[in-house]
Amino acid sequence: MESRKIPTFSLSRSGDRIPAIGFGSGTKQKRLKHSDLRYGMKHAHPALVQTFKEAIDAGFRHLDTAECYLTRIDVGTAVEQSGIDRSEFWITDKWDQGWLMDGKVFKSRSPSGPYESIKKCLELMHLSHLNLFLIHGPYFTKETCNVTVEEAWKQMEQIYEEGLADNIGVSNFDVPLLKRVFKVCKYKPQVDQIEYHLYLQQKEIVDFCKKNDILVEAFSPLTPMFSDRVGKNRPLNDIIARLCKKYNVEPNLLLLRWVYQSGVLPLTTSSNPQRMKYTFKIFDFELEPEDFNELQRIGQTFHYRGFFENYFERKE
Ligand SMILES: NC(=O)C1=CN([C@@H]2O[C@H](COP(=O)(O)OP(=O)(O)OC[C@H]3O[C@@H](n4cnc5c(N)ncnc54)[C@H](OP(=O)(O)O)[C@@H]3O)[C@@H](O)[C@H]2O)C=CC1
Ligand SMILES: O=C1Nc2ccccc2C1=O
Repeated sequence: MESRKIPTFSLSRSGDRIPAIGFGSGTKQKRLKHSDLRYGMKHAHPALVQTFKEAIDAGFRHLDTAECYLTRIDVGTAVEQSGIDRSEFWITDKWDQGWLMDGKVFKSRSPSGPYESIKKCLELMHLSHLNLFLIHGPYFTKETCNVTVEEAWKQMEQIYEEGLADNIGVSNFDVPLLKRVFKVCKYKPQVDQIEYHLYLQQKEIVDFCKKNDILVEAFSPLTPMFSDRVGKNRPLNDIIARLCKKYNVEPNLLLLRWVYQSGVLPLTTSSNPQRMKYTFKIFDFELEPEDFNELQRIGQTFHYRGFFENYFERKE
């Protein structure tokens, strides 16, 4: 079992320290869980429990799950079976508010809102509380769900006040939506989890969040290294290759380090134990300012968004 001191980010209201890298149970694991519906939401999939145990073994203590992944039970089982005290983990979960993807409607699994969702989560995961609970996305209205964004946030505040989650936040919220929450909130979101990488630097959201003490978490941080995501011959290819040689690291480490050094918390995932362990080397080197800036500047010359394009490119 790996034992290491993981750097942390601090959350403004609670002062809680959140491990500065998280292991996701979405995308890849979500696909596996959805493709093998024998297990569904209520039964753990042995291969997934194994993956999460390997991630814990590699040193991950920050685990990211969500109602729509169907992986709550798998993550919860891995945590239980690890034998490691609950207090050493940071567990994030998200309310499934429903989705419109590729022209298809996916209904919310908890249409009465986040409160219903977290109650189910805690029961499934055998937990008394979460470290962080998020509204997964703003893709709902009173017509598609039974709550508005404002009403959902009020439920989030109740969740916080009742101690069901130590911290509350959002995901995939842009600045206008954060401002909508600010108008009605007693407690501001502590976190906004968004797609963030060198080809999607989200300056407006990140600057706004930093100004308002909201920690940004990055999903899909490795995107620039995958030609099946961004296509071939992209502007950073040569620079990434050169800097990997200079720092003697693999591209995944360079990309994660850029995210971390930009003050954003990377969420990554892998099914490969060697890669899981290797991830922690992001804390063993530092990009020199000119290299960090060059990555940032050249990254800005190409745009790629993998998730929720229709929503983010919308016209109000
Ligand atoms: N809030 C939201 O709306 C969203 C949240 N998320 C969260 O963020 C997490 C991470 O997102 P994701 O897009 O998967 O993140 P990444 O960009 O980190 O991509 C992970 C993928 O990269 C592969 N990979 C990892 N290391 C390497 C390597 N060295 N070489 C080649 N391939 C590698 C992994 O495959 P392999 O198994 O082969 O290593 C895995 O499939 C999700 O699990 C989820 O928890 C994700 C999307 C949306
Ligand atoms: O990890 C994720 N993969 C997804 C696919 C569709 C909608 C949300 C997500 C995630 O959060």
